[in-house]
Amino acid sequence: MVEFRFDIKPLFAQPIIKVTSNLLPNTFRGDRRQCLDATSKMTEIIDQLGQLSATSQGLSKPVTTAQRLRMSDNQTIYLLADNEAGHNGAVLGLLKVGTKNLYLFDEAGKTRMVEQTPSILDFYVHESRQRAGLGKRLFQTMLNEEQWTARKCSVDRPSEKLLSFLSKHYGLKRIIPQANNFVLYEGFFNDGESGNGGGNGHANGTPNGLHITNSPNTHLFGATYLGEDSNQRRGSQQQTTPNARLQQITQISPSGRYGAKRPTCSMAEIIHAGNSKGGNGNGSAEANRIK
Ligand SMILES: CC(=O)SCCNC(=O)CCNC(=O)[C@H](O)C(C)(C)COP(=O)(O)OP(=O)(O)OC[C@H]1O[C@@H](n2cnc3c(N)ncnc32)[C@H](O)[C@@H]1OP(=O)(O)O
Repeated sequence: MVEFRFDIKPLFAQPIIKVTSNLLPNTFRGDRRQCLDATSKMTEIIDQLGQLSATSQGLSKPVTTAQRLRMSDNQTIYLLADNEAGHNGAVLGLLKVGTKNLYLFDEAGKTRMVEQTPSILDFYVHESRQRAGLGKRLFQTMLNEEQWTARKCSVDRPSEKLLSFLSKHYGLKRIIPQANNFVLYEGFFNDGESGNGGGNGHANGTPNGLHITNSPNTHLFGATYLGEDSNQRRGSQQQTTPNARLQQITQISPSGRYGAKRPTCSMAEIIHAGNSKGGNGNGSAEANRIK
């Protein structure tokens, strides 16, 4: 539980509040002086929870600060509190989300530019209250509010705990590996999927109502697939996958917050193919061209 020197109850008209760049709870009403006071208290709460989240994840500096939120125009922080706890109430958890324009690999290994990707950026429940369903409550409230589904979210370097959380509560297991720090789950690019926790809109025939375009460097990367049950999956659902694509599929170990394997760098392929005797039949033509 995270307690403060001030009473948090006036800030938490309900257990879960939303805060955006004005640093005021979405439920807050007050005059100018009260707003200034609330902003200063929210700054303290966000900075403290952001720091605890960073410490809990072993990060050298917080992903979430009030200053960063103030500077953003597309991020929202959800805060969960228990007004009955302690003397002044206590804040129990934080979830920061936003949208990002990202270059992403789809299941077939094609690179796509996805605008306004729903992104999970920071998530923390106090150690004393973890594994009691509070994370689910916070996350589900966020999905409902944003009208997102878990499967259509990108997750910024998820911890093992978050991977487990998403698997348990939303059945998200099969990861589409990315070249950046974001984790996507199989089904992210599927049209017409209802998913968990309230469907996303599909505008102009694109998932999430997002604008997706093929990236010009699609051909540079091979397809990869990651899933804890990927062996079974290859034997069943992927039976119709063309052999050529199957040969490109690489199984890699589950990624932690820092462990995401990067797809082979085409430049590295060129250099190494040039140095290796046998080559891999992939980069050698390029290497020969360079030589
Ligand atoms: C993009 C990012 O933010 S990555 C960073 C994510 N945050 C962290 O890793 C910080 C530390 N962890 C936490 O704050 C919390 O564990 C959260 C936010 C991930 C989940 O919140 P909780 O309130 O614990 O979730 P909730 O109770 O709803 O669900 C529990 C499930 O989450 C997962 N989980 C929670 N704690 C743990 C843990 N210590 N070890 C493994 N899995 C865990 C499990 O799947 C668990 O189910 P189980 O108890 O049946 O194994």
